[in-house]
Amino acid sequence: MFLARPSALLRPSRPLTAVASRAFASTTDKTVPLPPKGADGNYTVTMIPGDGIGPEISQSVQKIFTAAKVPIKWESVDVTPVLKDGKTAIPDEALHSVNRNKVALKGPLATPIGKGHVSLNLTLRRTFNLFANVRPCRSIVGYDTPYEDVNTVLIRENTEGEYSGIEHEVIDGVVQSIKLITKEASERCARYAFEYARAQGRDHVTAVHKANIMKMSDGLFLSVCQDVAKEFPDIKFSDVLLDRACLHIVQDPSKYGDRVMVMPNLYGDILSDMCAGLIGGLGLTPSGNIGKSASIFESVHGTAPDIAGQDKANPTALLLSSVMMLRHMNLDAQAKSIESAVLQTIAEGQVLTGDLGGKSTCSAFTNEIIKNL
Ligand SMILES: NC(=O)C1=CN([C@@H]2O[C@H](COP(=O)(O)OP(=O)(O)OC[C@H]3O[C@@H](n4cnc5c(N)ncnc54)[C@H](O)[C@@H]3O)[C@@H](O)[C@H]2O)C=CC1
Ligand SMILES: O=C(O)CCC(=O)C(=O)O
Repeated sequence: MFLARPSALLRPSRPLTAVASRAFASTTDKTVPLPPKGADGNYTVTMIPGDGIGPEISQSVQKIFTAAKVPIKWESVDVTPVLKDGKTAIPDEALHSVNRNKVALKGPLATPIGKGHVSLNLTLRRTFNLFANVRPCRSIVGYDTPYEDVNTVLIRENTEGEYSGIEHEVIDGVVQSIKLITKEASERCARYAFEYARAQGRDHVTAVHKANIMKMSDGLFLSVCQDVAKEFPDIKFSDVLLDRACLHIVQDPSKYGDRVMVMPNLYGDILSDMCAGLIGGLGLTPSGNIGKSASIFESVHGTAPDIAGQDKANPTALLLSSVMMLRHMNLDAQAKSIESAVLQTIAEGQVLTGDLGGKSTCSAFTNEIIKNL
């Protein structure tokens, strides 16, 4: 974490409006399924509060949505794991809710490390075939880091790769984990990345891979990207090895400000945390899991067990995820209003959570955003 610098040095070097201009978009396709709209004009959207800090930051979003008069009625569902046919599963009520509403906002879900049940985060992504995970990351005015103009967009294949969960013990002391890459999943993710680039005015897509080592799996992902690139002659295409991409980004992230990066699952997970580190941490970065039948928006971060239940969490990442969700639902005016209020609050620097060098609670930060709406 970077130490906060004296406030005189924290002043924005760029006008706030430059930062708040559709920075946090997700959908390129306006035919995506939208939530049902009731006779009262409100859309019903699923809310999964999640574990750890999830309920605190979800409450912050709900409070701000009420204050901003967003026409959304939340259907809150629990995703505590249940046993179905001897396997850990997501409660049916939650699955039915996402199926019905087509759009959900989700807090983080805890996964035991090195043992225990499968990740329900991954189960949700696979169940609804949320094939592309969009992870934008932009420098936030008012929180100074050694990096100024970070503006990366990373699109992560979201259903397979190293996250396929196919693991077994071969013999005692030898285990095997299978990285599954298919042409079909790579192609839909690659196509989404090009469409996203075109829709967001980015003229370059870069595939990030390790096809020098994983010649078949990453090799297939890369060759599919190369093929899809031919359908988009207006967009430049390049590829880079993952290790080289990490080096480039920490040396000069602005080099990646004009483009969209697309990559297999695990690389996207790691690279997006690295990018979050460049702008001030995981409290700031949103994401959208996009599918053809449903989409689920969530922060990049996890349950933050070290600060859970203490009113210390920064709700910005989930709020910006909710901004992506509103744009996905074509509620652009509400998205802009909430995005501007969040960024304004951080830029003012008076009421900030601990991760941003402040002393305020999540509740106080939320109230300040409401004042700035
Ligand atoms: N999509 C999801 O639901 C994800 C779930 N997880 C799960 O979360 C659990 C905890 O994982 P960790 O590795 O500890 O990662 P984490 O992201 O929960 O926490 C890493 C560090 O970032 C800080 N942090 C995260 N979000 C913050 C916020 N909004 N405000 C202020 N500080 C924040 C935490 O306090 C901690 O110091 C694990 O069970 C993991 O599997 C992890 C990542 C994503
Ligand atoms: O499912 C988890 O617990 C972690 C998931 C994660 O880090 C991710 O893929 O975003």
